[in-house]
Amino acid sequence: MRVGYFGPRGTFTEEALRASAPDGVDAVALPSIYATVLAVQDGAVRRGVVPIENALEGSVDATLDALAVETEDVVIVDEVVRPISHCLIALEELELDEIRIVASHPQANAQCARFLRERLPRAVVLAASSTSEAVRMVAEDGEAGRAAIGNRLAAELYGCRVLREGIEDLAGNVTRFVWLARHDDEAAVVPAGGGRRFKTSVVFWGGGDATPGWLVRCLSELASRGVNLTRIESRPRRMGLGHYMFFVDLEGRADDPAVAEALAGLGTHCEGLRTLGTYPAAR
Ligand SMILES: O=C(O)C(=O)Cc1ccccc1
Repeated sequence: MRVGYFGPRGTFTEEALRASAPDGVDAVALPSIYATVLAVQDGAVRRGVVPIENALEGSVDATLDALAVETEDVVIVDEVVRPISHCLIALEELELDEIRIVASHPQANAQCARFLRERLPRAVVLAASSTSEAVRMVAEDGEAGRAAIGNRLAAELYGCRVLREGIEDLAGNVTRFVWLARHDDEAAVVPAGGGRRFKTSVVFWGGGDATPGWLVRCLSELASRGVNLTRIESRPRRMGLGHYMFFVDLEGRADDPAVAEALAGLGTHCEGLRTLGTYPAAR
């Protein structure tokens, strides 16, 4: 089975894929989150793996936007939570005060903000498309004084050295990754049972959102049926200030009677409501 992931080789997403993939997976590195979600939508790959949320930095907006706005047929079929520890990486051994430029994925730069501020105060911090792309670029341009933030796998793959380990702001840093599939791929759906807890992700927007209490009315549909909310995030609808999409994760399966009723009730208040997946909760 071909599984696309946010690449190039050596991302934290690749590590999450390898830690959670069934045997016989053909892992295909793709250049962006958008490309990964689209490859699932188009059927170029059967599954995709992307990051969705980090414990220090919050949502990965590119993933939320790609799922809610750019595609209609892609759903979350599983989730994986992985510890994330960052390394400072360069082509050669370097003193910290020799580093002029440090690059990484913005999520990684943000997770290491204190280290960058306190230990590399003179370095220019640049954004790269992913952590491993930053490491690959440091190796490719070969100039002294350049470093990247990434993992040990990327340092090894691109022939670089690890200068410092564990540079994230807080111990216990974790990222939640999701496995994606097309909604019509029945083999991807995990059936109820087996003693596993499930979660359901939805996105909703519009309707009475300009009226007092609209969001409370929406969420009351869940609360009144005892459906627990584990996360809520908003993203702009890109139609001016004051208009948002709300991403909500719930405990339970979309076909549990209480959840199904709650979602039907929620839908009566909204212009749009989409279920983004029902999947086993990470252990
Ligand atoms: O760029 C990567 O390696 C990713 O997989 C995204 C990411 C970045 C920082 C922490 C976790 C995931």
